[in-house]
Amino acid sequence: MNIAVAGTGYVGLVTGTCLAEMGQTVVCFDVQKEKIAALQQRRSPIYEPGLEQLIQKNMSAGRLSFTADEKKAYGEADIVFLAVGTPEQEDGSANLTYIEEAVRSIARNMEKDVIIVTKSTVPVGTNERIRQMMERLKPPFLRISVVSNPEFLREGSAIHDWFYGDRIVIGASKEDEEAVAVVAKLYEPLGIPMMKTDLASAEMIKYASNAFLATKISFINEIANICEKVGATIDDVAYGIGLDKRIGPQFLQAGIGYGGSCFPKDTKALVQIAGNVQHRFELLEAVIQVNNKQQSMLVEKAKQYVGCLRGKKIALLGLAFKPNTDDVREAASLVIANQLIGEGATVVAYDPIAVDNAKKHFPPSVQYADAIIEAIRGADAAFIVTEWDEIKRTPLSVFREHMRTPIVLDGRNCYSPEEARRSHVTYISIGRAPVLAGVYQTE
Ligand SMILES: NC(=O)C1=CN([C@@H]2O[C@H](COP(=O)(O)OP(=O)(O)OC[C@H]3O[C@@H](n4cnc5c(N)ncnc54)[C@H](O)[C@@H]3O)[C@@H](O)[C@H]2O)C=CC1
Ligand SMILES: O=C(O)[C@H]1O[C@H](OP(=O)(O)OP(=O)(O)OC[C@H]2O[C@@H](n3ccc(=O)[nH]c3=O)[C@H](O)[C@@H]2O)[C@H](O)[C@@H](O)[C@@H]1O
Repeated sequence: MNIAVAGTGYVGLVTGTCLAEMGQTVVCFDVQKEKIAALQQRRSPIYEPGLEQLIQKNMSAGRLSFTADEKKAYGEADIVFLAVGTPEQEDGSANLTYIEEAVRSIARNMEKDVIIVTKSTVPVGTNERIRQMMERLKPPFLRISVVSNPEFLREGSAIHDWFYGDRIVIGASKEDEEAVAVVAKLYEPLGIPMMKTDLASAEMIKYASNAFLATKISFINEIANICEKVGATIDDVAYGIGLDKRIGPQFLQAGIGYGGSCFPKDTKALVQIAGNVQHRFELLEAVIQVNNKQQSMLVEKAKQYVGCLRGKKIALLGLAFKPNTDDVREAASLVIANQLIGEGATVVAYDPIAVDNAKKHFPPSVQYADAIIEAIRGADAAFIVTEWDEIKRTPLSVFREHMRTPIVLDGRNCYSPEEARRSHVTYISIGRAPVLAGVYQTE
């Protein structure tokens, strides 16, 4: 069985590499020639723990290769996994241009019957449109099947999620039952529960999953905001509600909101999908609004506890949208950096991995430090935006030693208020009472 993967981003590269690790022969194609060149040199163009080693292992074993030549990618393929981007457009709907380009390219180059497996997150009805496009464009003597197989991996733990995911969803129409069996057989060795359904339901499961997780986050953030006002502590409240098995403890970490390439875009896309069938998804609209507000929370708090930010040095710790990734797409750090620069502050940022990506998106006046201590030295306030282990392991006493005024605004609740009290640091976190070390000023 020859497998091709279209797109070598976070999903495509993990899919191709993990399928090779499972013994399949895989060729990955991307339109970005520099990505392919790096991969051919056995270097991963993205940071994902464990991925580069797995790429190298499977290239050496001759199971995994990379090409920028679409004929080489698709000519011999029995199965093509579509893992190209589906970014949001200005109105929030998903941009399907890359999907369409990939479909045209497959149709142009296929020399065998082919099963197209869509891993990209696509609006309901897209797989049916892929089928229609393929039927129109493919060589007449060849057959195509279309299977929806949404991906649920998380960046930062993508390889673990591939091998130990909660479920595999395979959607297809009745006429493609044979293709469903082929795809199911590929996944069988993983022993992960598999559900088979129709195309539209598979597409909807992906959006509904991300929307539900985003809802949990906005919900707990609103509870945290209320906790601050009524004197409750979000840590205890989240723990207490998470003990109810019907609610569960996961995705109840309050903070400065969700970012990343998926929750923000997929929630907006689902609002659009609903709107297209004259359904106003009011709950999800509120989830999005709460998240937007939450991302500005630290700057609001900084104004309260630091005073006027003009001319102040602010350390921005953590730029990736979550730990263990270099991805800064829709990261809260980007919103915060822009707001701080807008307030006239000097921003010195630190991230262990994501600086190169950040530089492409952040305001040019942001400065970058090579170490946490360098970022916080002489600072008037430090913002903790991403809960990297390296940041969490830095005791608050270190902030006290190196900052001009030790005011730490923690958007991820990395420290306990007790540690802040012991370290004589003014510590402002989310959903908890502020710890005031007597150094804050309000102007
Ligand atoms: N990043 C994530 O954690 C997850 C992403 N998804 C979905 O998977 C899809 C891909 O996401 P990412 O991997 O994050 O995107 P990405 O932006 O990291 O990678 C997409 C890749 O597709 C390539 N590409 C664009 N047009 C192409 C074409 N015609 N042929 C071949 N390659 C082409 C791009 O050059 C890029 O390298 C999206 O629909 C996303 O919503 C789903 C689950 C998890
Ligand atoms: O469709 C996708 O792309 C993926 O989106 C998310 O994965 P990911 O965005 O990689 O990362 P998450 O761990 O879900 O975190 C997303 C954001 O939510 C925030 N978050 C997460 C959990 C939480 O309790 N609180 C919270 O604020 C994180 O800081 C981060 O900014 C989903 O978890 C995956 O299942 C899905 O496949």
